[in-house]
Amino acid sequence: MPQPAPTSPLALNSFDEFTRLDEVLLGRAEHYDAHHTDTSWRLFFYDNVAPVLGQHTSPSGEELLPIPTQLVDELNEDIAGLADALTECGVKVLRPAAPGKDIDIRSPHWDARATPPLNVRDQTIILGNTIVETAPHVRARIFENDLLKPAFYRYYQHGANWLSMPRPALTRDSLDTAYFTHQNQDVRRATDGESAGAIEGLGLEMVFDGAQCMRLGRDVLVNVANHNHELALRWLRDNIRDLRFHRLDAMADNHIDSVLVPLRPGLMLLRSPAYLKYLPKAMQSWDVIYAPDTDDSNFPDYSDLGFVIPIGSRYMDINLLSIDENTVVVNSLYPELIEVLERRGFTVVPVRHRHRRLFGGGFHCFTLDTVRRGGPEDYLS
Ligand SMILES: N[C@@H](Cc1ccc(O)cc1)C(=O)O
Repeated sequence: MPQPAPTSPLALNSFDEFTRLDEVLLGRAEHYDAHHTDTSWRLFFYDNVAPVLGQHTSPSGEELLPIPTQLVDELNEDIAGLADALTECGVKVLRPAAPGKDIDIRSPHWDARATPPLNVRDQTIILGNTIVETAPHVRARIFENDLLKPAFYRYYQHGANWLSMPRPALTRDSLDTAYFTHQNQDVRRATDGESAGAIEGLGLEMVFDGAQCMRLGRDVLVNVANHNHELALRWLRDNIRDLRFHRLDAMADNHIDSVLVPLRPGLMLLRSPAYLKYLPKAMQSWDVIYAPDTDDSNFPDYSDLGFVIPIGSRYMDINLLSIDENTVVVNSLYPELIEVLERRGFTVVPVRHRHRRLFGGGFHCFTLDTVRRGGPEDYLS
């Protein structure tokens, strides 16, 4: 039964990816003018950046890889377009506080250039009326959620619960490379040159990103690709007792929202049939829209700008954002997907997003849906 539109101010309520969206946090990217390519960054993005590591970053791995200003400006233009489109759809858009320029941070064990709060999906999961801050993989992201605190306090004052996974120290021995070594990949290009300190007796830590989860009412799918993630799944089960967490066994190295997006009960968007086997049995009989092939001409040509590292894959645009079960916001530069969705009866809101492979996020990554109308429904039986 559709529920009536809630009145303002809205209470945190978000159990799924597709019921009517009323309020959303949208990331921002001012001053995103470098990637700090330390070992935690190299390992996190390894699947995408391995082929070019060493060639374009120093052996110490501590280099600031500059991003041309034109690209940052164009990214911000595209995000402004997304904000407008969401507002036109009747969604209230909240933003993080503004990031500063060239913010260098340090812990007792390492230092890093802070990443702006662009992919706000990554460091938080909203589970019903609970904010769960997760445990960052990348050192440069450890304080990113500080800029979301004004919004989180607003929800807290309106009754939300607020939890945080233990903050990882991210020392030299904290991160598990098992996902890559199981595939016989040599990760030395990521880990060579590590300069972070160690803590005696501390081994692998709980390290996990919100974007490793997909929410389906009372069920949550959780991608677990190594021991860091396994510790986080246990934490989720111990601390959120009224939801069911389903382990997806190494469906990807970390995030799963450019692999799988549930569109409505019984229908999902999936990168390819090869991913079906990772899903819970009940989902394997859902109707599936497979990501259509896309053309290289839909991606910008960066050859005139010199070298820029693509940290995201060609599948980034699977990463759409649902306004409701019939309306989706999709990158206008993926016309093949728009066509398939329209044929299936969706209303598509096209929004241009050019540099998705450089900043590693699509519309699902850039947003954190804080108020949707659905509840803890059972969509899996
Ligand atoms: N291999 C991961 C790495 C990644 C994660 C987050 C990003 O924003 C970008 C890339 C992915 O492709 O999902």
